[in-house]
Amino acid sequence: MATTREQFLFGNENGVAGLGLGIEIGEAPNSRVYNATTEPVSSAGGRRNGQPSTTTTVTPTSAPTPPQAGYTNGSTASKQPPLEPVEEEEVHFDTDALNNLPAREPVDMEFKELSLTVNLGFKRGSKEILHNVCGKFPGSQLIAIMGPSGAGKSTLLDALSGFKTTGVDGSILLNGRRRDLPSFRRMSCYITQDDRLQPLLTVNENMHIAADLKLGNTVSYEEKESRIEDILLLLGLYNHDQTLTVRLSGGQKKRLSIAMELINNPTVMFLDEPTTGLDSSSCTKVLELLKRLTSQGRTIICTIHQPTAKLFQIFDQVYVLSAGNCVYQGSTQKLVPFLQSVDLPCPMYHNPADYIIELACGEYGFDKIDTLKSATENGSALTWFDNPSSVMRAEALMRKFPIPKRSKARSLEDTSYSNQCSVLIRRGYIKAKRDTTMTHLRIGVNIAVAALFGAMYDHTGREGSRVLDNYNLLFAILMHHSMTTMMLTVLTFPIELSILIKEHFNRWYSLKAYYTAMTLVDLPVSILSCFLFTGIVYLWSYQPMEWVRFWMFFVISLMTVFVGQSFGLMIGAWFDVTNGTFLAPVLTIPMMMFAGFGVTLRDLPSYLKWGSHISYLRYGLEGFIAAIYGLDRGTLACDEAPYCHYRYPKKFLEEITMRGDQFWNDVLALTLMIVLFRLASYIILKAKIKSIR
Ligand SMILES: Nc1ncnc2c1ncn2[C@@H]1O[C@H](COP(=O)(O)OP(=O)(O)OP(=O)(O)O)[C@@H](O)[C@H]1O
Repeated sequence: MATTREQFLFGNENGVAGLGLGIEIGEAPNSRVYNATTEPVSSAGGRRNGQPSTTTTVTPTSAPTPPQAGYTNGSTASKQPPLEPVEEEEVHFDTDALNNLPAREPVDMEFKELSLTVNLGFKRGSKEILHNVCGKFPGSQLIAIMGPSGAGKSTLLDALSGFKTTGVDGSILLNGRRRDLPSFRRMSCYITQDDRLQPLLTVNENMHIAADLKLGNTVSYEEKESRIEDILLLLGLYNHDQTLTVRLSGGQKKRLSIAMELINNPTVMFLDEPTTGLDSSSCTKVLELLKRLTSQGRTIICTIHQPTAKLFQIFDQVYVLSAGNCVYQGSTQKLVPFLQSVDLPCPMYHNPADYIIELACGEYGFDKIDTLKSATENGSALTWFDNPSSVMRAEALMRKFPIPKRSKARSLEDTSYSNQCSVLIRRGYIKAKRDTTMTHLRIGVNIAVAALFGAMYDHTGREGSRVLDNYNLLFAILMHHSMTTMMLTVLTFPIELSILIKEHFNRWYSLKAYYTAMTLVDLPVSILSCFLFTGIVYLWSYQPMEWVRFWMFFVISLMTVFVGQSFGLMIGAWFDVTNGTFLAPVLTIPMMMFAGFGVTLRDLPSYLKWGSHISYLRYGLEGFIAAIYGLDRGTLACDEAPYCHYRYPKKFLEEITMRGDQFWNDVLALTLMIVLFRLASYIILKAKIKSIR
């Protein structure tokens, strides 16, 4: 009965952490090695038939449920994603599946005198966030970076993972040698705090896309499928493989993020606050899972705000920061003795993790922070490691590990540009099929607005007395095409951007491949919705029934759609949603004024004439006029009024100072604008990704 607090928190006197999980991770007797030529020796078959794992005694010990009815291995076509939200349920982690993941050679990570300075902007100078911190993260360990809010945890994680390179000073060593960032990125991954997942894809689809992007065609379909199954079984997601990601619970999303990165089996995994937003049971499950993954040589480094005693004991090692300085580095078990040694004993019945954070916050005086910092030598003391004498120094590590081979590949991604494009296009089409805003609503709105315009401007296209009404209609169509696509892009692209930043950093694909795929994926929906709109409005408003004019009209409409979209992309890549939604319409207003709609081009003041040359709406309007009133159109009908002022289209063209023969110039100008805006968006996107890092 008389259990000491230390025993309660950290296990029995033999030093065995009392995780209370009842989990034994067995040795992999015949680990399967993944490569393109190896036929996987699956031990998962029995499990998939509901046999309990031999090495897992997770409580509750419910055997995994067999695959859902209708499941056909690897087939996605016949599976319908369930519509009900998924409740977090008891998770079965199949630890046998872990044996099928190839083990990794552990990597020892060390950093010395690491500082990180950020630029605060023009005339505001800079700010140092990390102050010459040192540390050592041995391989095969689950390491927590802890500290109060604003202590620099995420910043340290960013610097160590290579996500941030600007303003980083000091050295980062891997197995005793200076880190080669491209090589390191090939063996590591970064899982962000917010789950940046594709919400409209099922778990299975997300996994397949990740596998195709990361493994490409060099790994057979069967092997990818088998690897996905093993990972899903290991992470307790197998029974949810047909669930849309948007319907997963927080813990399941977190596990899916981890699952997708495990596909290419990284050696070092960085996770930013993996437990944030999860209930205590989900937190425990995620950390238990991470702990299990370290057993095969992986080093897992996570930031964590303030873990409960139960969560704290799951970690092997902890690194505590206070205002950019290290105040403790060592094993979780030795935190209490460490505090005792610096005369800051942890009060009775107090969680040591809470206590060190309170100390790091300065709740017991700022002098205590200095005491802790000097006791740990800002992270360079190894005294409080589990077995300090066995911790290998850089020189010993260099002797032990040969110089790592440098990859000759120029690109960081593991697969070709064409593979990345085709997989991203496939993903884009799945999303487009299910996306209510980008696809269904967009098509619906185009049909509804076209019908509304048609009803409002019935017969205006053929009637001489209603030429001005028709002119208004043409302008309204232009505004519709440019604004709907522009605002849609401004509103939706920033969400895509956050996913892009994560996936691009984790080397799933290059920016060029993403950009190409994104451009191509949207084409069918853009063309279809524009065609439906044009067909309805053109016929209903009785525009001239000549094929050539119809196609001219459609081409200008489509080009306006593309210009609006490209302009929206540029704004969306540059600004956040709030600023973007303000700027996009505001910048469109001058374009409207310069289009020659309110003020004819002739009446524009000479010093403002340049404006009409940069207004895409001017080229759109001129193109529409050429399609409807150009090509020497004959006399208009005059059935609705006794006098038709614009019975002769030439007269109208003179009035609005448009010649009606500028169609190809307008097409050229619009094409140039599409290219320019697209190029600018790409450059802004590239610069933005670089500036974040
Ligand atoms: N780009 C930046 N410009 C200015 N200050 C920054 C920048 N990035 C981080 N900081 C500051 O550096 C400090 C550390 O930030 P960081 O996000 O690493 O803290 P954290 O320990 O992860 O906090 P939290 O637990 O709240 O996420 C904070 O004070 C933050 O405001």
